[in-house]
Amino acid sequence: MSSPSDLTVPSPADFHVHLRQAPLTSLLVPHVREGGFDLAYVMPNLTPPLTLPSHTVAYLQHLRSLDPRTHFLGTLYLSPALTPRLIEEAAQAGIVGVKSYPRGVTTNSDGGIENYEVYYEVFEEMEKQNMILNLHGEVPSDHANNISVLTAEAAFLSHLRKLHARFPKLRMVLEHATTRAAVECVKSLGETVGCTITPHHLDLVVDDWAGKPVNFCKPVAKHPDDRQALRDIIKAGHPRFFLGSDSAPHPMHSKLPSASTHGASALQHSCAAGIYTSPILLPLCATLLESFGALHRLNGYVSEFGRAFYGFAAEPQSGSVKLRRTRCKIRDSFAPKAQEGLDSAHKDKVEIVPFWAGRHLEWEIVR
Ligand SMILES: O=C1C[C@@H](C(=O)O)NC(=O)N1
Repeated sequence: MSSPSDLTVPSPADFHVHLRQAPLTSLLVPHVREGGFDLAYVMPNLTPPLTLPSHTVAYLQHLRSLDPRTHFLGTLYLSPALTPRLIEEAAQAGIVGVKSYPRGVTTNSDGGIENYEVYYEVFEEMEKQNMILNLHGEVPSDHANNISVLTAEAAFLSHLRKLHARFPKLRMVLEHATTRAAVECVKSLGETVGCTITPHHLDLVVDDWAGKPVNFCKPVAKHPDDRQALRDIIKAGHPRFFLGSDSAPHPMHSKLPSASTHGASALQHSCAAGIYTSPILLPLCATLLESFGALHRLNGYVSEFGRAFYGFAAEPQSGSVKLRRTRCKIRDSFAPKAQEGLDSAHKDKVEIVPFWAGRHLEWEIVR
């Protein structure tokens, strides 16, 4: 097959993105469009998390004020504060889904859940309201039972099966799958179970993050055979597997201990989990899919399948994005303009290093 020099991608949609809080949000929001996307399904793990419909509504208003042209969709953070009545209120306010974070497994998940059954009434109401349950699919580490970051996703899958059996009509999404076991599990379940796959998990394996904090994210990238299963399902064009980038920026100082952090405090430093892909997202997806022979599945992966699962057809006015084959280098970092003159210690607090910093993409967006 000859390799194309141009591509047209209809209305790319990112069904899992983190846009954070001040001072980062105003830097991050324009990057959604810069990366080629006009729909962003935004995660609620802020500090404090978005546990009430009024929180999410206010956050969405803020995002829309920063970029009225991007379609932002909102989520609620599953917590004991949530009741069936609040689910009804959320649905009326246009909030699309509820995100479940098991306690302690990732960024701002201290208030996350430990037991799904206590939320069955909430899930019942979500099913009625046609809302989506977004699942961070890991269980907390439990060394007595051989559960670590490497086995946490596989150990979660029994919860997914049980939830789907109990709520077969509730649409749920297993977020950022990383294992062959997860792919097989989702395939075996019904039409109401979808699965997002991030571009970084199509690229990384364990060796790429062990000792390299910039590539550390949750769930961690797994073994080459797991990555192969992710690539194969995207290459097969399975309509329930689609893009959620989990673009999750963290300032450099929380990913990499700076030279100014000495002694015990440097040793105590734990690396923030998250990989930043928003500003390069569409060219990155094209570059990666082409690298494993799946470029013909790009439109399904970044647009059609997720939009169909969520029921957000492309709006007539939202245009397609054109890509042109050109090698271009990814920036080393991003920082708010107002901060560019800061000294390096202060800049560290707002400067974000993107995925593949300094490496090359094979595609660029035609502007
Ligand atoms: O689930 C998540 C959350 C995210 C974040 O930083 O918010 N970072 C991750 O790596 N995974």
